[in-house]
Amino acid sequence: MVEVVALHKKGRLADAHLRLTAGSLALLGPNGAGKSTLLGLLAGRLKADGGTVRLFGHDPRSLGAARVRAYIPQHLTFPPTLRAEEILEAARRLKGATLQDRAEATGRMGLEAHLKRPVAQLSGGWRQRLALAAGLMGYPPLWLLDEPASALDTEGLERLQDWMAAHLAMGGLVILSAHRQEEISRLAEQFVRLENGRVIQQGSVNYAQEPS
Ligand SMILES: Nc1ncnc2c1ncn2[C@@H]1O[C@H](COP(=O)(O)OP(=O)(O)OP(=O)(O)O)[C@@H](O)[C@H]1O
Repeated sequence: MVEVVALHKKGRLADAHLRLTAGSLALLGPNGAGKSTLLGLLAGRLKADGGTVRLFGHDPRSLGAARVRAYIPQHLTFPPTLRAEEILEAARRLKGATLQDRAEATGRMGLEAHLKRPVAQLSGGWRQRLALAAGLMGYPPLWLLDEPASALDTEGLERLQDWMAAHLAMGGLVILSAHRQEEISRLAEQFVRLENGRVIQQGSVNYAQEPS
């Protein structure tokens, strides 16, 4: 379960509350709304100025939280000379995942033909697929995805949707960010809309109204 109470980051996020016990939640909002800040706080990358976050009971900056969470930032930089397969293997070892987990992650993101290529030769979308495969390998219970739809093509997005569906069917949780509702209509059930660092609306994606 993810629980956020009165979370505050000076100048970036004010008094955010949210609770996710099942399924997927989208953080919606325009540039600068505070989506990445909230995800960064959940990911333990940023320190809050006030309020609390609990991820399955863990403080987000603790080792316990790191074990239950995958965080895929918007722009992840890998060492450019490493091949895709070396990054996936390093991720597997770090997580204590199995060879089967690595093969599944590779297949889920359709990376088979790119395994021998160094990162420097991969396009932005293929780097994003590699980041997702490395981070989501082994199904950590909570997935935090910062704008996963922005770099992926239609096929990549469908692959992520299928992988997320399998994760959710096993009781996993997902929190992801997006600018527009149509980007997440097939990715999330619940949404929280942010504007100027404040939550202005929450509800079910099916019934969400775009602000006028
Ligand atoms: N490193 C930083 N230091 C100080 N302020 C920051 C920093 N990064 C972002 N901000 C500010 O925090 C606010 C929220 O930014 P944030 O990146 O969380 O928004 P966002 O909704 O993710 O935007 P985008 O859609 O452009 O990625 C903005 O006012 C931004 O200028």
